[in-house]
Amino acid sequence: MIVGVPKEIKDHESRVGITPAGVRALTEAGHKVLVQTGAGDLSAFPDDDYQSAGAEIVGTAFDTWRLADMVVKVKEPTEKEYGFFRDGLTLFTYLHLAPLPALTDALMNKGVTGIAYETVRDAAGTLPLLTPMSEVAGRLSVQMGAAYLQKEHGGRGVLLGGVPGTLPGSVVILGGGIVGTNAAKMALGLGARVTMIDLNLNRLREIDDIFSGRVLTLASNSYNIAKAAEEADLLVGGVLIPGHAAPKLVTAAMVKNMKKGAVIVDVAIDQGGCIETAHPTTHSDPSYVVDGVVHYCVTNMPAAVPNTSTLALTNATFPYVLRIASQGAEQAIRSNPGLAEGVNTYKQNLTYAAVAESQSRDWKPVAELL
Ligand SMILES: NC(=O)C1=CN([C@@H]2O[C@H](COP(=O)(O)OP(=O)(O)OC[C@H]3O[C@@H](n4cnc5c(N)ncnc54)[C@H](O)[C@@H]3O)[C@@H](O)[C@H]2O)C=CC1
Ligand SMILES: CC(=O)C(=O)O
Repeated sequence: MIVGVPKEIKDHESRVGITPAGVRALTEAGHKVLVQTGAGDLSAFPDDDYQSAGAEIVGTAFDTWRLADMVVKVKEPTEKEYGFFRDGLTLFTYLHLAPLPALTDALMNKGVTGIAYETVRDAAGTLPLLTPMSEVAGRLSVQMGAAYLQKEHGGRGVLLGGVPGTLPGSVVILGGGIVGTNAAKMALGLGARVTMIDLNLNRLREIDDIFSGRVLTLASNSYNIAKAAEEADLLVGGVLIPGHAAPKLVTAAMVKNMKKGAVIVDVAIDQGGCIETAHPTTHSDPSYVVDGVVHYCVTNMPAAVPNTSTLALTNATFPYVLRIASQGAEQAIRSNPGLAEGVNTYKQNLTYAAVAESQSRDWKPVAELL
């Protein structure tokens, strides 16, 4: 198979879909890998390393996409990339289609097999290709939140750990999954007071055990969320209903009641965001203020630390890349139900129920189309 690795073009997206180690494994297995020049530069993987590992370096995105049977990326394609879609192409990347109907149309109209990292499941039912970036974004959420709480960034001037004789800052985390747990680790490490809110009581029991009671847990309902938001110095949004648009748990009225200079980091913004006042921002222009509350809603947070993020992401994605390259997309999908869960578009059909529900469209399971 010919595998293409384009340079990412989303704002400040500095990760890359395959590392030189992946290129070596693919070429040893008899595949050809085309890497767009400079694709790995910002993750500290120069063209020379790809070339030594057996890749062919190509000059343009057009040639990388045109010649490839499968394109392996990191972020959902931007409009500039829609023109590269063609019938039969396999695209393996984050897609986050629920809030992106135009991308959904473009993939369907061109008959692209769109396999979304964020909906692939493993045998345990977890989301193995979302987990590593949620670990990174969860940890970064507190790092970013702490910085935005500083006065010069518009925050209320609270040090999350406090000092003796002052109260530490209050961090409220919505969603006790991977983002939430990693945010809690960082916030506790800084000495903050941490409250976690989740709908899943068993998850809250686990959180209570994991953190030996140092994280306060609350059942998710609008009363508890409103009270916790009022108290928060930093509010982290990390809820997910896989494939769906995120539920708007924090309303504009709740934001209005938050402390002036408090900070919201809505990590779930890639699925549309779980805060009503949140809209997607970029690393170039990451924050804005609503009712005195600073909002940070960057849709590709892990791109801030591309060396760590590319390695963590590709550790998880590469075994699937090799499998798809070796078996062909259709056989790989047929033989691996967890990978089949990742297929969001196939042969001009939408094949993921949650995306279809979020966009009020029809869908068909990929198993019926293979
Ligand atoms: N902005 C960015 O750069 C990044 C964003 N993300 C996003 O972060 C979000 C969270 O991801 P993960 O932590 O991996 O998901 P996860 O599935 O591990 O955790 C989500 C948690 O939300 C909880 N939840 C669902 N509905 C809820 C409700 N109504 N109230 C309270 N809790 C609720 C679930 O029970 C679960 O514990 C996803 O949208 C993911 O795509 C992840 C990485 C990077
Ligand atoms: C998961 C995601 O949206 C990211 O890593 O950018």
